Amino acid sequence: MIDLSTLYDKVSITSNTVLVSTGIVLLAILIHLYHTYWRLSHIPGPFWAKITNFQRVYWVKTKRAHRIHYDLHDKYGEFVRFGPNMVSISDPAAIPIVYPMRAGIPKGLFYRTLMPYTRKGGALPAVFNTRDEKLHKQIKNPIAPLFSLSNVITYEPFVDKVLAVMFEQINARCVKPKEYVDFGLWLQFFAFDVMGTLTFSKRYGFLETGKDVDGMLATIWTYMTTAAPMTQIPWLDEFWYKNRYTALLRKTTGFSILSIVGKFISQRLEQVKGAGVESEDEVNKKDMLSRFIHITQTNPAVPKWVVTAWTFSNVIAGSDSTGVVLRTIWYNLLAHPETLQRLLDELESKDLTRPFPKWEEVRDLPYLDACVQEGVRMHPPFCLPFERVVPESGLTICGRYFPPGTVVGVNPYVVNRHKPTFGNDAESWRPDRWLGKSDEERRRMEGAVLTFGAGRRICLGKYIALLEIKKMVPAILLSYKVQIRDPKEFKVENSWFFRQMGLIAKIEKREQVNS
Ligand code: HEM
Repeated sequence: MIDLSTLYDKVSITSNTVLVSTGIVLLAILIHLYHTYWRLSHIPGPFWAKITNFQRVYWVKTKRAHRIHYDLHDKYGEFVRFGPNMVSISDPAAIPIVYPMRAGIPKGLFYRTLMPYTRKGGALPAVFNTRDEKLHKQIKNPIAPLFSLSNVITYEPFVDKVLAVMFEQINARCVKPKEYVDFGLWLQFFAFDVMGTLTFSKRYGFLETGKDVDGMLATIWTYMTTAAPMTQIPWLDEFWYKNRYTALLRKTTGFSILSIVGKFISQRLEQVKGAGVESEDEVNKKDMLSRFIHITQTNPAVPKWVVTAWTFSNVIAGSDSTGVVLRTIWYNLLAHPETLQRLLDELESKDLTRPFPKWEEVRDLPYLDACVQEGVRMHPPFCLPFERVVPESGLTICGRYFPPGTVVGVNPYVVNRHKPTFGNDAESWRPDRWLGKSDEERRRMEGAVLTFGAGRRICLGKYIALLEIKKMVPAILLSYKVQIRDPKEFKVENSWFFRQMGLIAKIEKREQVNS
């Protein structure tokens, strides 16, 4: 027979145990939340951002995070708490402290979410996204000289080649009376095909076909819209996107660029198999892939897999980014015709090589440079705070102490609009703000623009991007008359990368064109 009193005792002991355990878990959560909240409680910010990262995930999901971040800094000041452990800073004086030349303030988990992942290969580290400072040094140092200002000129013939294809295609497809084309798309095609030519001597074929070949641009954008919210909450990315088991539930292919890069590298390795090592002079006339392979041949300490990492960094960090800056400059020139006319006057007053002016002729033209600086300032292609982790020693930034492990970052879109540095019209296009400045003022302004990053992890390809931009803008302007249909059609979205739509324009040949 069942002894009911013993049964009741057992049930009540079990329910008491459940109650006590639940209480302990809840208490632990409360203590954790309080500790998390309290740790950075001296930094102002929206309430929910102090206890959860989902608030900042939401901001990114709106595709307007750049504006939301700007408004938050307007409301709360130069230090704003964006997450339980994340503080955003808008004071340019913080740039050399958060992004110093020395090692010791590594990139945050934000960047791991941007690593392409395959079940077989795991997450691929590249120069851009690796957080491991030793690995970064190991894979960046051998290629750094290829990206120097003095070496940039060796890439000029590749840019000229793509300009020639672009002119051919514009003449054939775009120069039609009264017909408008998506000029913004052509600028993006140009930026991608330059990077393909420069890296592998192969164009993806965007310009030739006038189309998004194999939906590659669309794939990259889908990847960005998926990855961008994850950058704000890396544990979720680790669980869902960087996990061999959950990967089974989805079609995780890294993404198509990685497979294209892999294909081009294997083809090239096959071609050079058995051939001797070329001289430095010979290889410096060739594309970057040849130069990367040459580095691995002459430096046995460099692991072979880095050729993929270098090539991937080039393509992913260098194509869309240059496209965004080109579109920003063109949009603003077209929407402010008086600035376009001034630039044209400057170009026509010089004896420039036609149809493609040479880098040496255009690199120091003052008004062209002012327009490029202003475009670079106004719409940085990467538009979320560049996150870094405070080291064991803690860090004092502009008078505020941050404990070890705190994630800090500056959003280039916000700091590039710092009114005490750029003036009350910092939201407007005004190339003149860069002219007539003393060396010191100019240095201060340039130091406050974070578009290319800063310090140890500054963009490696900055001079290559400037080569493309400073050659492409004058070449098109001197040969074609471009007229925007309606500046109001131009729209932007932010998913870590900026996306711009609606740069619709009419293109006519200028009379003196000799191409
Ligand atoms: C206007 C065009 C470009 C912009 C605005 C830009 C911007 C940036 C930024 C902001 C970073 C560092 C981000 C951070 O701190 O997390 C970066 C890194 C990098 N960029 Fe660019 N980039 C551009 C063009 C290029 C080009 C054309 C290339 C290649 C040819 C390139 C290659 C790289 C590489 C390899 C890194 C990683 C550097 C490192 O971590 O040491 N970029 N870029």
